Amino acid sequence: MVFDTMPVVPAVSLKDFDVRKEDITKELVEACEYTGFLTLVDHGITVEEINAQFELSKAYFSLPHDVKARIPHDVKTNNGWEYKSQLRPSTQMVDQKESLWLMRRSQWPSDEEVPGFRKTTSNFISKCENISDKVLSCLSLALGFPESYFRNAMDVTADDNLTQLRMLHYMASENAAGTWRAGPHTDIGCLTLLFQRDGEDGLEICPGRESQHSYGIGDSFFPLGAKTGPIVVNIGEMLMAWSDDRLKANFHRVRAKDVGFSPDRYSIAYFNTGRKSAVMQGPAKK
Ligand SMILES: O=C(O)CCC(=O)C(=O)O
Ligand SMILES: [Fe+2]
Repeated sequence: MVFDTMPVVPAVSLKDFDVRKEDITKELVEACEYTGFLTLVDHGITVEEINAQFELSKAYFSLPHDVKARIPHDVKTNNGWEYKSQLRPSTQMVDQKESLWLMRRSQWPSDEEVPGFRKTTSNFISKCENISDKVLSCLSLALGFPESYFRNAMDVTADDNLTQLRMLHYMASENAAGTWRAGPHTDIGCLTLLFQRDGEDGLEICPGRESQHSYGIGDSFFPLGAKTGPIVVNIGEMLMAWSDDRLKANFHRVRAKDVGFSPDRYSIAYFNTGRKSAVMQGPAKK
């Protein structure tokens, strides 16, 4: 299925999860197979909590560069702060953004730098872990695995867990033609939960199963408007492999306006990547 017009990106409610799990599973799998993107609502993180997390992100990115550079991006662990440095194979250019990658055990901004950052963000991450666990337990069942199949592979307490939270800031721009806030890419981990804010558009998605041309070039991308509250979910390459390609990792990108002013955009992505030592093998045992 290739889409000529923007398909409906399903909104899946996690309300009454325990009693509605079967129905939720069906909705999740259909969305992951068909459009490759969905949003989650009634997921348990309130708009106030999301706004509070964005305020901390904004406070962090507002710090002087030399303070942010106290946690430099480390190419080995992929943690830390980077500024306009992510080179995209798809565009051969660096993304017009700055971001902070965090892991439970990585270096964090101190309370002197951003009061309350670690406590609130750790709590936010725990909530993301919980949501991700729910979604993955549904996808496990749908793939014919035991419900807890991914749980050990995703164990957030394990030393080799690579899961990260990434805070992103795309700087305001004027007439940005020829540049990319984030060039087209798929995510490499298992499951991505993305938070956006009202009025800070720019995300474009390439839905469908046959959208797997090189970097999505020639495929149709559609804007997915930013909204505070719903979580945008997409499948990463690892889970695509793990599901024998049944769950689809799709391209997406972030753009500013070619002509005219684009305001700052802040987004927060939780990348459930799981453990380095996990063996990925799909139900077909390929
Ligand atoms: O900022 C966004 O909306 C997208 C970020 C993203 O796709 C990524 O970091 O992988
Ligand atoms: Fe992404």
